[in-house]
Amino acid sequence: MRAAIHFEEDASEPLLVLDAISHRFGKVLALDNVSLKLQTGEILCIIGPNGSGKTTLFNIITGQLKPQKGCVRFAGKSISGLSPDRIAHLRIGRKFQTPSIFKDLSALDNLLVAHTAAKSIPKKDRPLQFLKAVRLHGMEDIPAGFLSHGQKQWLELGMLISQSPRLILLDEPTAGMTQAETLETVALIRALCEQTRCACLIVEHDMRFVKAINCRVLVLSAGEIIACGEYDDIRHSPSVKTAYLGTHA
Ligand SMILES: Nc1ncnc2c1ncn2[C@@H]1O[C@H](COP(=O)(O)OP(=O)(O)OP(=O)(O)O)[C@@H](O)[C@H]1O
Repeated sequence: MRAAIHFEEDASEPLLVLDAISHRFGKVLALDNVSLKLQTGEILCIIGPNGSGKTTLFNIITGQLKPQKGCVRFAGKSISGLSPDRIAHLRIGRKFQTPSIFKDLSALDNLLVAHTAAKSIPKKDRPLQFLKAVRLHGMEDIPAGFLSHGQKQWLELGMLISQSPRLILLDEPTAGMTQAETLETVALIRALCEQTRCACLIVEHDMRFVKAINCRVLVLSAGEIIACGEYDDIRHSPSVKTAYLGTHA
């Protein structure tokens, strides 16, 4: 992600608006008339069985795919069809499931690389503050390859957030983590979003995470939104149970 570019915005609109997005791969309708709104600082979890369209949705927001129908608006402007690079310039960041960090560089140098990529010169001690925020205080000199799996994920979160994003997309941020690390990740993401007012879309299969982060949850099935609401509401929804467990649920 690069430094922010000037972007006049319409403060009356939610930060992110997906308006009736549909996308097809041959015979497969990967997204079918999907609409959603996300406010500044809001966290939203997206869940759904395999093949339900979660990755396609992320790819459309970040410009890897151009929606065949519908429109994506960010801060009041259409971003449908912009290149991934231009969308990243608008301070939309993405973290994939496998951490992409530089294993031979120290944790601190990884953060400095993120700043360089964002063309921003960090203020003194700022990278150390980010390391502290992602639970890596005192580990600044450790080569990133020696960190635990959970710590690598946190380091990448720190690299992402240190670039001052307005929206981040996280793909299974707790995959492979212990329960303790998962719960710590919940606290960490909540704190980062509250402190920076960054909005966050999270694709996650781990229901312990989804329950603990306590945000709005959107459920996709076969490309359609079948439920959206609080965790307790969606977990009792008959259509959600059917989507996950089949018609005998
Ligand atoms: N490039 C592609 N070419 C053809 N079909 C695709 C392509 N990308 C996705 N699909 C199909 O679109 C549907 C949605 O896929 P998508 O990867 O978005 O689902 P997902 O919810 O992210 O799945 P998972 O949880 O397994 O990652 C699936 O049926 C998938 O096979």
